[in-house]
Amino acid sequence: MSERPERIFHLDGVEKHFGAVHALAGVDLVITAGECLGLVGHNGAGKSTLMNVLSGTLSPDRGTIRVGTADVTGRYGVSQAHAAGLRCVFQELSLCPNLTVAENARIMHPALRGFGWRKRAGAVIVSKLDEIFPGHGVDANDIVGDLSIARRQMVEIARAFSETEGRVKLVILDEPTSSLDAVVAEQLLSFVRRYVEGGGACILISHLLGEILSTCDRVIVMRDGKVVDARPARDFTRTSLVGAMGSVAKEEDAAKAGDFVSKRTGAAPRVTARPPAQADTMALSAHRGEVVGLAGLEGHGQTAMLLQIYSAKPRTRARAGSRAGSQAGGGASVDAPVALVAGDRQTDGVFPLWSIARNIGIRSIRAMRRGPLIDPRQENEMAESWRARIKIRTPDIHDNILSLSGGNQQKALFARALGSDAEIVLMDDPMRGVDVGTKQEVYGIIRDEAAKGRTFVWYTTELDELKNCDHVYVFRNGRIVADLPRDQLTEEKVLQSSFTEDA
Ligand SMILES: Nc1ncnc2c1ncn2[C@@H]1O[C@H](COP(=O)(O)OP(=O)(O)OP(=O)(O)O)[C@@H](O)[C@H]1O
Repeated sequence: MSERPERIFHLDGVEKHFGAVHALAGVDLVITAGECLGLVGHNGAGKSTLMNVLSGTLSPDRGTIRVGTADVTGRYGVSQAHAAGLRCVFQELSLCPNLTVAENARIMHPALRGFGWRKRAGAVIVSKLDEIFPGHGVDANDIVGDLSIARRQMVEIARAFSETEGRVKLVILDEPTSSLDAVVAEQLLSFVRRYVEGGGACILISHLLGEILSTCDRVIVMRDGKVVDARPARDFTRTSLVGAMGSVAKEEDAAKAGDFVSKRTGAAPRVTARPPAQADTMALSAHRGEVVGLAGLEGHGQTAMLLQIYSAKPRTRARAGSRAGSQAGGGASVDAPVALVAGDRQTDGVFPLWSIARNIGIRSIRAMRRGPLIDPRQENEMAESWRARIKIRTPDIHDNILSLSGGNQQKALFARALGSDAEIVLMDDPMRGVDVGTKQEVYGIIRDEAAKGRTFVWYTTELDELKNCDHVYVFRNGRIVADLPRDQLTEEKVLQSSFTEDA
């Protein structure tokens, strides 16, 4: 006879308001040992708020919280959640950038004290990294701020699963693969399966529905602060899941390879660039109206390439094409204003003290100037039009940017770049945390804007997104190793060039 699974946390009728926003409108949630629970929903549906209540960061306005069978309502907070074996990996990472990996491990594991704690903390974190992400390349003495966002995410995840004193029973993973490349993401998801099969529990929040369906035992769908569907994962398909979230599944919306018409008509490219480590003659070029993709494993020079282009001074059109393509070593040149959608919104994208409207308008401040001041009417109009266009969910665009959910903050960064006068838009894995419905809208906007003549250079860790590109450059070890127009683009070719070592 099979034993009844252990019920470890139980929320009942939970409600939470933020001013006028009813973020949770009576949610029930039961978590049992030995299962991976998927949590999906549009941006702003209430997923993070629910997880903040479960982890004791937020007190609910109403509802009960049980740990095991004990009712802890009114006396539940972060330390009670921690003592009950709950750990979290949230979208906005919590590591201290100026400390080492080992020192960050110590913060979560106070048991690692006394003589030699640094060495022991290093050993704990590195052995967990080895277990989850073999070949991770992280050293216990690395300063966290020097690590790529993917490696920081790996450390954060390994830290959550590490045990020193007290058992870990439930790990909440909020968009854990959003900055990991396909290979590392797969390492994590297979570890999660092993972990729950060994009796642990996980909650996986993701907008990548494929990974929800392949990894979770049960899926809960949230919409506007409520649970609208909850079933075993095997009872959902991608289409039914998208439907339950309130969006319409638009599958192959990207133009098909067979319809491909090159925009390289002999005119000079708008962007040319070569990584500093490039030893051969390969160079990146992006033309008017083109969407150019950067691919390859995370951290192989794609973000550095975007920053190199971003810091290039616009050249005059007469000299277009005369520089980087023919140069030895690195260099970049552009012939028009450039905007960047930053990859790490926490540190490089969002101005945390400003309103949503100011965050959107900042790149267009020159156009909105009236005398020495910014014209508030123009700032409002711009923000309101983008709020409607990509559905930024907020009761008021003058609210602080941090009142937005993670995905909605990301939409504001898109609005900043797309609403500006930049003819060249650089995007550093920009769809992180953006829901499926909005992604389709943004893909459509990118295609429309490219048809009007804008140029996009787009680094993505999602192989599927490369289908939106006219041309793809694959990076390995800081160099361009493959140059694929869309009619030659396949997932196998991208993966093969990402891995094959030079002869
Ligand atoms: N601190 C806050 N102040 C004001 N409003 C907030 C705050 N935190 C969340 N909200 C609002 O509550 C609602 C739910 O947000 P939440 O972050 O839970 O959504 P989510 O489902 O996690 O979205 P995403 O997929 O974008 O991460 C949103 O409308 C959001 O703007």
